[in-house]
Amino acid sequence: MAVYTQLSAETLAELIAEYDVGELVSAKGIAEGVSNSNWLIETSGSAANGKRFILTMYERRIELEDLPFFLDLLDHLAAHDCPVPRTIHDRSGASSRMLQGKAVALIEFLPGVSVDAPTPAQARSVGRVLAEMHATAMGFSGKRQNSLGPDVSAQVLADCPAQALAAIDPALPGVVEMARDVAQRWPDGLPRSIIHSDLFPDNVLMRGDNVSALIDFYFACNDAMAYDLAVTHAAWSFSSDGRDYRPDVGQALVEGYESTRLLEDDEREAMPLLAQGAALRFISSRAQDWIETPADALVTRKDPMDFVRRLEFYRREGKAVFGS
Ligand SMILES: Nc1ncnc2c1ncn2[C@@H]1O[C@H](COP(=O)(O)OP(=O)(O)O)[C@@H](O)[C@H]1O
Ligand SMILES: N[C@@H](CCOP(=O)(O)O)C(=O)O
Repeated sequence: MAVYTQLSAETLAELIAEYDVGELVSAKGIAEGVSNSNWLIETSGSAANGKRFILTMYERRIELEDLPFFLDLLDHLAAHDCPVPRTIHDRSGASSRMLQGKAVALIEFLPGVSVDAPTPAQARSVGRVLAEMHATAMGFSGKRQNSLGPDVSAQVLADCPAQALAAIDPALPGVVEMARDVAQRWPDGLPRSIIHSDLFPDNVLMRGDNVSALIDFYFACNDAMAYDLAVTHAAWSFSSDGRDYRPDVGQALVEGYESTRLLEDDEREAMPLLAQGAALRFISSRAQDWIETPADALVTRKDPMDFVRRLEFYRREGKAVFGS
């Protein structure tokens, strides 16, 4: 459950009155997600903006100065027919506001469901839409560095006390050295665009086999497109605990991507290492969250070991999986 901040009905009604969306009818806290507080907002509606919205209060891992990048990116992609929610601007034209010392934004609600066990057909659609998003994002002028690249992941893990890592799982301290090794061998010069970098099944809404929305762009940054494909591969192609690789899903995802943009030789060659880096990115943030999240927080902690199993898989099988 991720609602870190309680907002009264009066506060929400005052906030919603700042937008041209009609009056607040209902607000329900959304259980999914771990980073931000989210509410499903229903209003009496307006011709321009409709009746259903998502209100997000930015809580963790987001720098305020990055918000215009994330929100303008959504507007750029939506304006170019990518399936992403557009932002609703307040009456002064701003896409974010401050409330009780934290930034909030209202965005369009898009229909669809997140799948738990994707089919190959769904993975194919996601791959295709990811490549289309990369192409469209090339026209966006905003810039943001990846704040969770391989060096940072390696450092985050190295900064976790070894005992705290071992308390999560005795195998976890051994990953610190692997993270350093991957960071040292990280490839330069792969083709770049703006990447989503967290495209897990819970950040994609689907209707049947089709993608209805990509959401949660709050880790988006300028980086290698093949790394984004590697993150998506790690997130979609395994059972959630990472024990079982699902080759039909992994293959369909890459084929879907390549139906829009063929990987270059150096990208294909780099995929096994990029996938290890992707696994390490989530091992490190999950381990840090596991250690730092207060026991009474209304949030379900995610197990870093789910991605240690993926890391081991990519070290062992990466070349065979990606044909590199
Ligand atoms: N634009 C949207 N349309 C419909 N549902 C959304 C939208 N944005 C978020 N949600 C819902 O809210 C949940 C949490 O949103 P998300 O942005 O992923 O939060 P977090 O950053 O905390 O992970 C999603 O899993 C989805 O159910
Ligand atoms: N996808 C990440 C968690 C990122 O958190 P989110 O709530 O912003 O999606 C993981 O699975 O570790």
